[in-house]
Amino acid sequence: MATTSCCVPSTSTTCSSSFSLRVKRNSNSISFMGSLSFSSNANSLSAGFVSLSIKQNHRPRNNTLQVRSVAAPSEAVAGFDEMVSGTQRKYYMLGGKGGVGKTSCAASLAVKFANSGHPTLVVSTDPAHSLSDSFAQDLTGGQLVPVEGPDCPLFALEINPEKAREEFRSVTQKNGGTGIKDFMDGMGLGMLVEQLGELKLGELLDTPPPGLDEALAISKVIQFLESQEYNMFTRIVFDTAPTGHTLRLLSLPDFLDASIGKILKLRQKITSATSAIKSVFGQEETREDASDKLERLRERMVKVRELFRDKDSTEFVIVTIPTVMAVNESSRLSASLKKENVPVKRLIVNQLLPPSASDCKFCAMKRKDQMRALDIIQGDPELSSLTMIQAPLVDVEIRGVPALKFLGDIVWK
Ligand SMILES: Nc1ncnc2c1ncn2[C@@H]1O[C@H](COP(=O)(O)OP(=O)(O)OP(=O)(O)O)[C@@H](O)[C@H]1O
Repeated sequence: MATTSCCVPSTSTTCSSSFSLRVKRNSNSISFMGSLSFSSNANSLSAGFVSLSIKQNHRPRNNTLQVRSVAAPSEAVAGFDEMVSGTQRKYYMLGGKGGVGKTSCAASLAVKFANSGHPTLVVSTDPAHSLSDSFAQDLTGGQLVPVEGPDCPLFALEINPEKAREEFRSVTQKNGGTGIKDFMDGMGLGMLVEQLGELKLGELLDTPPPGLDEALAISKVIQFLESQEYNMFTRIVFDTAPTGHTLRLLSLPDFLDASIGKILKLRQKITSATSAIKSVFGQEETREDASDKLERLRERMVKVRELFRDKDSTEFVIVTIPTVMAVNESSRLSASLKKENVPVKRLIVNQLLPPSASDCKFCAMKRKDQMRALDIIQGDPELSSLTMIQAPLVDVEIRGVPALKFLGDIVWK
């Protein structure tokens, strides 16, 4: 291991090059894994990870070693050129374990897109929003708010889950909740009431499962995007809730679609059963309205489902940190996303300690742990095939557009 710089990475001091190397040997190969850093100052901070594997049984006859693979340093790996190219709309969903830096990475990507000429919308579907904190701007209120600073328009939206759930509650209750139950009881159509029980709507609304808020949030975004005035956005970045919510979110549109489908079928049955006396009910028009709303909600759920699986327009970026626990969770997330046919190509390993010449005991231990976690990623069948983007731990709090631009310029290359 060779190092020539200071211990603490800083945005204000200049650190020079360093290189650390670990050698691993097994029955037929020798692997060298190391971190490599070139410089760190206020304008540029770069850290890289190289891995080099030499297969013993692939040695050429003249006995010189053959280099099998050398990963490029992180400067080249994010593939931002591909992410930014084209003017057709693209969706990026950033997700992972709680606290790993999803919001910081999502917000920095949104700033980078906007500064690269894309009118961009960044949306938080995490019920515990932190976009406002990240941009250091009040983005609450459930409406699109312009973010000041970037070259091209950047808007942010924090979905208010309570409001979205309330809207959902009002349309479902008009169609499948107490309104219809009372109505059917009054009409002597009690046998249909049984079918309502199956929908478990009361349960769904009173104790919403993790993922419901997200599904409603995304459906809300789709509703926004359907309108003409939001046609301008060519990049949409989602800052999603922690892993568990995301996984349930994937199956939720199917569940909601089925539930709403049942409500609508039930509504049809009631309509035909009562056709003879339908005119008696003055509120017919209102129920028709609610039925339309419900049908639109259902259509949006179908779109949410399709959106998650559209390889041409959507990508789920997993964010993790170099700890065994976070890596294991990321591996499970990746497996679930792949199983659900959600496109995943990139993995951000955030908060990596940049190399230093004078590691204190704490930093040395931390570095060792991080190297072990990187090792696990390299050997993980779910994660090793993803493009790894390395993001260093920086010594400033990432808050506000300038800080997000700084992070974005390091991460998204
Ligand atoms: N590369 C980094 N260097 C230094 N600090 C970072 C880095 N990435 C994130 N942070 C800090 O870590 C904290 C958590 O980051 P962030 O809010 O982006 O995580 P999150 O995954 O969105 O969290 P949550 O799951 O709670 O929404 C913030 O204070 C952020 O500034």
